[in-house]
Amino acid sequence: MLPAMKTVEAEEEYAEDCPELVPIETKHQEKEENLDFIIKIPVTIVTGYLGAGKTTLLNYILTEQHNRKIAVILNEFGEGNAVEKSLAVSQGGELYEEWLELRNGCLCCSVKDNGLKAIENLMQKKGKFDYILLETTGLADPGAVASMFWVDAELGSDIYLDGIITVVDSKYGLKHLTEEKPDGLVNEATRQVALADMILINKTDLVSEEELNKLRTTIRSINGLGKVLETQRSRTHLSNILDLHAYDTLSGISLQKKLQHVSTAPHLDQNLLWEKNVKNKDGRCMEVIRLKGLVSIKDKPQQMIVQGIHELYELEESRVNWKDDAERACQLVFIGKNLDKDILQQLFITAVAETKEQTTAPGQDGACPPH
Ligand SMILES: Nc1nc2c(ncn2[C@@H]2O[C@H](COP(=O)(O)OP(=O)(O)OP(=O)(O)O)[C@@H](O)[C@H]2O)c(=O)[nH]1
Ligand SMILES: [Zn+2]
Repeated sequence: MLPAMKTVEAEEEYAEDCPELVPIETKHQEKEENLDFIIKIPVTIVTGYLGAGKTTLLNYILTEQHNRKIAVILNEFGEGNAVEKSLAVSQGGELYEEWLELRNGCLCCSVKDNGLKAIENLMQKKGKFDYILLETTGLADPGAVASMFWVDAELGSDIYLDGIITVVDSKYGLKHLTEEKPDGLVNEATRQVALADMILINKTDLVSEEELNKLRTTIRSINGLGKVLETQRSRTHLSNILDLHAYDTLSGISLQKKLQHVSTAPHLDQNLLWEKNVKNKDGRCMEVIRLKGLVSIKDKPQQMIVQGIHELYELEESRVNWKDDAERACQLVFIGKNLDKDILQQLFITAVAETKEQTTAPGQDGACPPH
């Protein structure tokens, strides 16, 4: 049973510090230290449309045993960071609460500097690590994020772009890729596929062979270069996604060349979906494309994560329990168009109240009906 939703003001819950690193003991520490100055750190950009499976891929990479120290930079929408936090990775039972989040928009636009700062932060504060994984939001333009590595020359000296991995949602990928944008703008999903060095067609469990075939053909028509793999839960061998060296001189393919052939397009407006049957105060259809949230279920100690993509929803137990003394507050993040927070909040509370009525209606729980 969900208690009424309380708006939880976002607090700066996360320290300005960088994310915890995966603690791996290295045997020849001093030897490795000397080599550090010449070893450049690879950065892999993980992109893909809203809900495609990026975070699932990051969780998987961080939990697989690979003897690497990996720093993850998450860039998620949302008022607070509770939702992503509860997706934090645990390795050997240890929870990584320190996911560094970049706020207010996607990395490739308003918080571009923070993106650089986040990486520089990592380089200084936490010493050397083997790899940086950068998740963009589902609406980001990976080209703008990737070209960021040329913007800051000194940063470029320590790290190099290893590759762009694009996760595509098998169920909705075709819809996203074929969506018409006003005056011929390239839509985000197409740009993300066009710039990919590796494309993971994820969630193959949700589609038929025929649908998958159509998606494969469309992807190939957009990007003839990138490698394409098909996955469930974004699982694939790490060697397919790390150390791609996609932009090393030896590979000869420069990102700039790639960027040229995908015409630049300010990305943006957020198309949404949902059943389109709720209007906002101006009478326009509210549409949701992505929903992520934390909800409290009566008698369940764990925080429950609710995820919505189009009309698909998933409710899963997080690894984080509500603190005994803390008040349980549900927190939902909607990404969409024409959204009206008050109406959504009212709908949520009504839904909770209705369910409460149903379950406590007379006779429902064995209680005798009123005389
Ligand atoms: N059925 C199915 N669900 C999956 C698969 N991979 C991921 N999911 C679910 O899809 C939802 C979204 O996955 P995420 O990894 O959060 O997607 P994301 O790309 O990080 O989403 P945003 O960061 O919000 O854009 C979650 O509920 C996942 O559990 C899959 O292969 N099959
Ligand atoms: Zn994510």
